[in-house]
Amino acid sequence: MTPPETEPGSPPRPAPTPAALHPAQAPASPQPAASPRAAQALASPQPAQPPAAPSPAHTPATPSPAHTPARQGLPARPTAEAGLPTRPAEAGPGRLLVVTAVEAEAEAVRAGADPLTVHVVPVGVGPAAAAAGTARLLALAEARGHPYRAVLSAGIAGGFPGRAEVGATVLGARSIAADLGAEAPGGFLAVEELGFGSSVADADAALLATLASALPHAVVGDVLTLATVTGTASTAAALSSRFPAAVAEAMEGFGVACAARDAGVPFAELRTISNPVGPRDRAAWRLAEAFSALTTATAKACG
Ligand SMILES: O=C(O)c1cccc(C(=O)CC[C@H]2O[C@@H](n3cnc4c(=O)[nH]cnc43)[C@H](O)[C@@H]2O)c1
Repeated sequence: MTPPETEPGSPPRPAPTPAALHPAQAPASPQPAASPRAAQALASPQPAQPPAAPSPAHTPATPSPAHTPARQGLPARPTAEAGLPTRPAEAGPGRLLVVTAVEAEAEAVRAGADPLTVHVVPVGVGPAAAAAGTARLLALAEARGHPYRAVLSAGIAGGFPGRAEVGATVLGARSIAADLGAEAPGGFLAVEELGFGSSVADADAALLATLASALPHAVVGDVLTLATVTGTASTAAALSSRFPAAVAEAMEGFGVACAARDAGVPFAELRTISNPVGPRDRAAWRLAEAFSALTTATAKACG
């Protein structure tokens, strides 16, 4: 992740074409967002290695912090521990980590992904759960000597009508914390305007290029991260106006990106559209269609 080249609401950059994005045709000088690990991010991993000595998280007799009284009253940690390597085939170095919010999304990704090269873990809904869960997984993998080669925030999302329709696949050029800032009488002030850092996480350029090449029909644009699902026409219109390059909104991407940035791991976001961004109509969400598209997209990108 790099500092934003443009303001959060800047107009769309031209969508990269698959040919322009193919790694073999990438410019000799990578964009700043590209990292050394990115070129191999979706390539075949190195041979699997035996797992390191079991950690407390693997040893029921030694409770992990997740089981201490401090967590009483909190929801159960989704499956972060279940996501740790437990057998040699799962312990190979350099796998791709795919982080979802809920198990249903993880199942859809697993149905299309190669389990030897891709590790799929649901870490909870919202940017805080996403950041905490991803940071923990990345740190544990690095401590065991098997860091992930890249991390992908994946799942379903709301699509901005006219930009990404229900059933579409979306790749995030940037993941933007759209509600990180302050309300003011004159409108929303992003953290950039408050002098508190950045609300924008660029996708790793090489990783995005590889994904776009594998998914030529995907819509490439900004994906907003919000702690609250948009549920009125007025909020949808305000977001659409503030973020003309936004194609979708979800709840985790920016959190996953922050964890990836701190770990020095390439990041990207992949979403399939289950519903339009607009007045709340939960019954109209096309979950089956979005999960099916998620399986198809993962199979093409990392199957
Ligand atoms: O029914 C609800 O209002 C609701 C509230 C929070 C989460 C959900 C989920 O189904 C969790 C899955 C996941 O879906 C993403 N998502 C899907 N559509 C949208 C949207 O229009 N705006 C924001 N996020 C969306 C999000 O990443 C959730 O974690 C349901």
